[in-house]
Amino acid sequence: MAELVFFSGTMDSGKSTLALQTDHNHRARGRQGLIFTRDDRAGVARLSSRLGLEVQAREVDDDTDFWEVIGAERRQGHLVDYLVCDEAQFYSPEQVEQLARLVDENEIDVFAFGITADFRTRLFPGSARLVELADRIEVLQVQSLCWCGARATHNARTVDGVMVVEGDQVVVGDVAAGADVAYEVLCRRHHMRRMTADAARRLAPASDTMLDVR
Ligand SMILES: Nc1ncnc2c1ncn2[C@@H]1O[C@H](COP(=O)(O)OP(=O)(O)O)[C@@H](O)[C@H]1O
Ligand SMILES: Cc1cn([C@H]2C[C@H](O)[C@@H](COP(=O)(O)O)O2)c(=O)[nH]c1=O
Repeated sequence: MAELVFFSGTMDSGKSTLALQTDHNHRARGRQGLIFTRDDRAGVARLSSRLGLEVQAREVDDDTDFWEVIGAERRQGHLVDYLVCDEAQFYSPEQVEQLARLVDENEIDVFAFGITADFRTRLFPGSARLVELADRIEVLQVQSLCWCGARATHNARTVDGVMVVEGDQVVVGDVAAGADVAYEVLCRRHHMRRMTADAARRLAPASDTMLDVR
C-alpha cells in the first residue's frame, strides 16, 4: 500500500540528503518518480544537499496542483510510482491534501521532507497538515546539535548576528554564520533563552567557562 511519509527534522539535519538517497534507491529498482521542491537555497527548481549533491527538481509555487500535475503526466503515458517532496514546510495545506489524495487514490508513494516549526517555534501550515495526514512521521537519525552538545530541536533566526523572534515566517537562508539573515539550530532550553553560540561566547568568552552558561 502506498504511503504518505513525513521526514522531519531541524534545519541541517540531513533531510535533503535523505531525499536524494530515497530517490536514488527507488530509481535504482526501476521505479519512476518525480522530485519537487520549493525555494531551495540553491535556486529555482533545484534540490540541494549540504553534502554537495544537487539535482534538477520541479519547483512548487502557489498555483501548483499536484493532482493536476500528476494527472497530466499519466495522460501522457508516464508512470509515476512515487514523489519526493523537499522543503515541504513551504507547501500549502491544500497541496498536502492533494498529495494525500494521490497516495490514496493513485497508489503513489509520497516522501515529504521538511522542518516542522519556524524560528518562532510555530508550525508551518504545510508541516501542520503533514503531521495531521501522514501515515508515518520519521524523525531523522542524524542528530543536529546545539552549541551545548544537546540534540538540536529548534531553529533560530539571527539578523545581524542577533537572535530574533519576530518577522516574516519565510526567509530563505542557511545555517552558515555571516549572512545578514541566518539560522542556527538550538536545543529548546537555549532557544527559549535566546542563547545562540555567539551569545554564549559573549557571556563566557573562555571555552573552559562554557559550562557556566549552559
Ligand atoms: N563537510 C561535511 N562532511 C560531512 N557531512 C557533512 C558536511 N557538511 C554537511 N554535512 C552533513 O550534512 C547534513 C546537512 O544535510 P542537508 O541534507 O543539507 O540538511 P537539511 O536538508 O536537513 O537542511 C549535516 O547535518 C551534516 O551531517
Ligand atoms: C526556521 C526557518 C527556516 N526557513 C527557511 C530557511 C531555509 O531556506 C529553509 C530550510 O531549509 P533546510 O534545507 O531545512 O535547511 O527554510 C524559513 O523560511 N523560516 C524559518 O522560520
